[in-house]
Amino acid sequence: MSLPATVVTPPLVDQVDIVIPTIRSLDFLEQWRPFFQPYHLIIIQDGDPSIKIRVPEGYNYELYNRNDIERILGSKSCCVSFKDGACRSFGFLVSKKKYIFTIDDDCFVAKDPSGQEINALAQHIRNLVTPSTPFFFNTLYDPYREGADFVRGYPFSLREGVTTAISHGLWLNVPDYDAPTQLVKPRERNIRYVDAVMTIPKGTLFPMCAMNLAFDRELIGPAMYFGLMGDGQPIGRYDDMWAGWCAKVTCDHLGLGVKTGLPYLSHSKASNPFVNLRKEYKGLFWQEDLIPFFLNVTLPKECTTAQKCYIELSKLVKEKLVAIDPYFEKLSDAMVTWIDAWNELNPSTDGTPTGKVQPSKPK
Ligand SMILES: O=c1ccn([C@@H]2O[C@H](COP(=O)(O)OP(=O)(O)O[C@H]3O[C@@H](CO)[C@H](O)[C@H]3O)[C@@H](O)[C@H]2O)c(=O)[nH]1
Ligand SMILES: [Mn+2]
Repeated sequence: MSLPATVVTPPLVDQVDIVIPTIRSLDFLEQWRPFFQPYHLIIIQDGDPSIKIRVPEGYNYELYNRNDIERILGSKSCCVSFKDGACRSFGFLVSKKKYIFTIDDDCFVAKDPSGQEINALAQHIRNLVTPSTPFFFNTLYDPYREGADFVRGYPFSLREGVTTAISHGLWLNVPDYDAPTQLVKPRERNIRYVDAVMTIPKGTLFPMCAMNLAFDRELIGPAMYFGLMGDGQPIGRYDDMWAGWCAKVTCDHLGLGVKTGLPYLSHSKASNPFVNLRKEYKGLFWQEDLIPFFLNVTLPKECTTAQKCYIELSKLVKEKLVAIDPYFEKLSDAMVTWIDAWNELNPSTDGTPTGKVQPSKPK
């Protein structure tokens, strides 16, 4: 199927990997073809590795299943979740690109109020290549957007902004509600399109959802570990939340920005709220203690990279969170394993050899 003639030159096509965790089907890629086909995909096939999944024709991709993850990481594969969307972290590890866009396999192209199809990836790239304003809130939202600017009273000393590390997109149709909210509002759908991109202020946390998410892998990749979730773990569906809290305190410390808002996509699948409740209920309690922990984290000035911040965070997790549940000791150790795996697979600035990575043979 050829791309429509109207497709514009895909932005940063050699600097972006699209990471997709899947335990279902990749048919959703057919609808994204005009926007995604020029880009390279990294597909993380979760669940039974003997199942052959079909990747739609015409895409350039790497595909990794559980056998590949264990072959590549060896004993370090224990830090990659199994039977949870958190497995997508492995795609962040093996990518060699500057930017990552990650999307769930039940997310489709949305339309803006004018009826125009939204190129979510292009909007994320615009968000990432333009500065953020975490130190002073601009009431006209994104000042770098065409037709907007800083409002009166905005300090000129802060108008240069800071480099953006994360771009968090939103969803029309099925919103990302937790299980209790889904249970009491099973038919609620998000139909509100808010035409805005905002910087999340320094010192403020946010519930990062991985459905429609992009980030600068070189700046914040090491902090985007989705934790130990799913099979064999006491919690699930807090993978992206954990990564978001760790990444936000890291961005705040390093003076990097996090944006939320446009682009929208359309989320189609309402996962089963009863199953979700079983997976996430501990998180509903734990987060009441986790949020104050992250809000009070201070990192030493020697932490000048995401890796160093993350190792420091892993120590604080072991020191301060094990009282909540012994799980956090395991998670703290997994955070260190993750950084070891990251450093092993990614060239350090001094050119230390990189672990070679071979995906499964294309199906
Ligand atoms: O065992 C699994 C379960 C799922 N996946 C893949 O992960 C994403 C998200 O799965 P799903 O759409 O079922 O989850 P939602 O409840 O709709 O989404 C929220 O849960 C978060 C936790 O992952 C998710 O990011 C949120 O948006 C799909 O691509 C599944 O195929 C998996 O790989 N293994
Ligand atoms: Mn979903």
